[in-house]
Amino acid sequence: MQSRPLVGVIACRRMVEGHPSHMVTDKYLSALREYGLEPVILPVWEDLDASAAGALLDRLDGLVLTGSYTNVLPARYGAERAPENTREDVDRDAAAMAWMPLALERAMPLLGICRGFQEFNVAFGGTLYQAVQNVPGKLDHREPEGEKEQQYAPVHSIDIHPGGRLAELFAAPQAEVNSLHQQGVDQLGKGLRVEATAPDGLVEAISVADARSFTLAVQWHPEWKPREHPLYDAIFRGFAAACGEKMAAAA
Ligand SMILES: N[C@@H](CCC(=O)NCCCC(=O)O)C(=O)O
Repeated sequence: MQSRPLVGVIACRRMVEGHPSHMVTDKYLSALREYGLEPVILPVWEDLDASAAGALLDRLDGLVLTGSYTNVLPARYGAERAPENTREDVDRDAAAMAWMPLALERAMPLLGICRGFQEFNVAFGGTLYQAVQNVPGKLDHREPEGEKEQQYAPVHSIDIHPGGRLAELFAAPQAEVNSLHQQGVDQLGKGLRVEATAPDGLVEAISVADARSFTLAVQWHPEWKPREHPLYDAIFRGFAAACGEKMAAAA
């Protein structure tokens, strides 16, 4: 039986039925399975052991940093908390910031989505807007009221920057994406490449400029029905191919 690439998916700490839990919503996991990958939920603790984390990543063929309704702690990028910033997950922060350099050292394919995109930027020394809607000249990037189908529907275009990873995956210069975020990239982290921008200039996709493997982080949600959106489909195809190559190289 042909094994499938093992892809770690970072969890979020949430209370479930009154118990502290480690949680990933199904759409991330189902999207990975849809593209021939085997998702493994990775629990997160603030007091993680870096050497154990390295040993864990050695057994994986890729890593996904998912979205979350919580935010990266502003202190991690030297900011005061804005009044609009009401939710945090320090365990998730600690794991994401520890795992990213370890994954890059191992040339592991890395995919960041929404909060995961923001974690990329902070991990590389960048900063975040905490309430993009209050930034002069910026759009309101928060999800509309309504059912999930409406909230995850495409709402604005992105300009895909030529010559990067995203342009390599998807030939068209523009696409429509969904938008479910209040935070966004302010100062770009050092060593990151801008892969796409929104009509208001907000950075919407980044990659690690000198990465030895597939690295891509996007502010939108490509895990939402990827087969129905050619850009989302291209992202998962590219990530899955990279994870397959990683698995083959380790064989
Ligand atoms: N909290 C951050 C990031 C937004 C985000 O990741 N939303 C995800 C919604 C739930 C999901 O689809 O996983 C911000 O507000 O910018």
